[in-house]
Amino acid sequence: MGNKIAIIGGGNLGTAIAEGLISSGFVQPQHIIVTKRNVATLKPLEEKGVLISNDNVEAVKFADWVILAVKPFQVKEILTQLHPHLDAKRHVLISVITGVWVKDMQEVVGDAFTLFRAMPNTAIAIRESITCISRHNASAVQEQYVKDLFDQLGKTVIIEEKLMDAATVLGACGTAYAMRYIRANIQGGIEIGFDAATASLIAAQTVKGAAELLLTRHTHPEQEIDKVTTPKGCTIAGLNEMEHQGFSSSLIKGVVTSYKKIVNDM
Ligand SMILES: NC(=O)C1=CN([C@@H]2O[C@H](COP(=O)(O)OP(=O)(O)OC[C@H]3O[C@@H](n4cnc5c(N)ncnc54)[C@H](OP(=O)(O)O)[C@@H]3O)[C@@H](O)[C@H]2O)C=CC1
Ligand SMILES: O=C(O)[C@@H]1CCC=N1
Repeated sequence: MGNKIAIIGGGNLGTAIAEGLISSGFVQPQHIIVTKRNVATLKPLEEKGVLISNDNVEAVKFADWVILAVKPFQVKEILTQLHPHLDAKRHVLISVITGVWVKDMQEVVGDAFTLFRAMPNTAIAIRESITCISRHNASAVQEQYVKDLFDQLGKTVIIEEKLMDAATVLGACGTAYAMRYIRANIQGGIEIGFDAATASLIAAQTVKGAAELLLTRHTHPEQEIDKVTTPKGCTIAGLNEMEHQGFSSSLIKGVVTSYKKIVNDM
């Protein structure tokens, strides 16, 4: 089993995966090839030793593991182009594409291939992603390789494909939701006296610390909230006002709206 990796679609996510793989040392930069039509934006990766190309066929001839990271509407055309150059005994396909099902890919390449779907988020660039993975026709060795690959880039969880849309919302869209939460804190922080840079540092590190408490202690968020909320204190007063204004409800509605958007559009 070779270990050369092609990333077809070097956009936001494709380049983030490449950056994470390089900094983890999981694979040598010269064993990664990243493609897109306009390769100018891939220069920083090329400077790190990654191969870059605008030729997807060249990339799959080079690689054993083919990560598909293009927009959903592009995948059929690209797989049709690549199919004659793919070998089910050599190539394993890993799609990070939202809303494109294994059966959609099999319509183009047939059912002989090992296919994975993986749903990371952009924190993969700094090796702090959560990546939900589903597998199809995979051997134990192939599954372990893909899990090892994404374990280098954060945390992983193996899920059934039917949960992939939900994984997209919670894990991938979730990065944007978290950023908005932090941004709102920064805006509030400035209003109560901090300059923007200091407010940003305090807000981001506070969220990081809160997340680490849950990840290391495996507690429920409300247990940690109980430790912060002094009776008659300022925290509970603020929290209750947020809830009166629909804080949790608006987040849940946003999560469900994102989910419906994937399910209805794809
Ligand atoms: N961004 C995110 O947080 C996440 C995204 N995803 C999924 O990952 C996929 C990529 O998303 P994202 O990186 O944000 O999108 P981008 O638009 O940033 O990246 C897609 C890339 O594909 C390239 N591309 C287009 N056509 C071709 C082609 N024929 N051959 C090779 N490359 C091509 C484009 O470059 P060019 O135009 O130069 O060819 C572009 O850089 C999507 O399906 C998305 O749903 C999943 C999880 C998280
Ligand atoms: O917004 C999107 O459609 C993609 C999927 C997950 C993150 N970005």
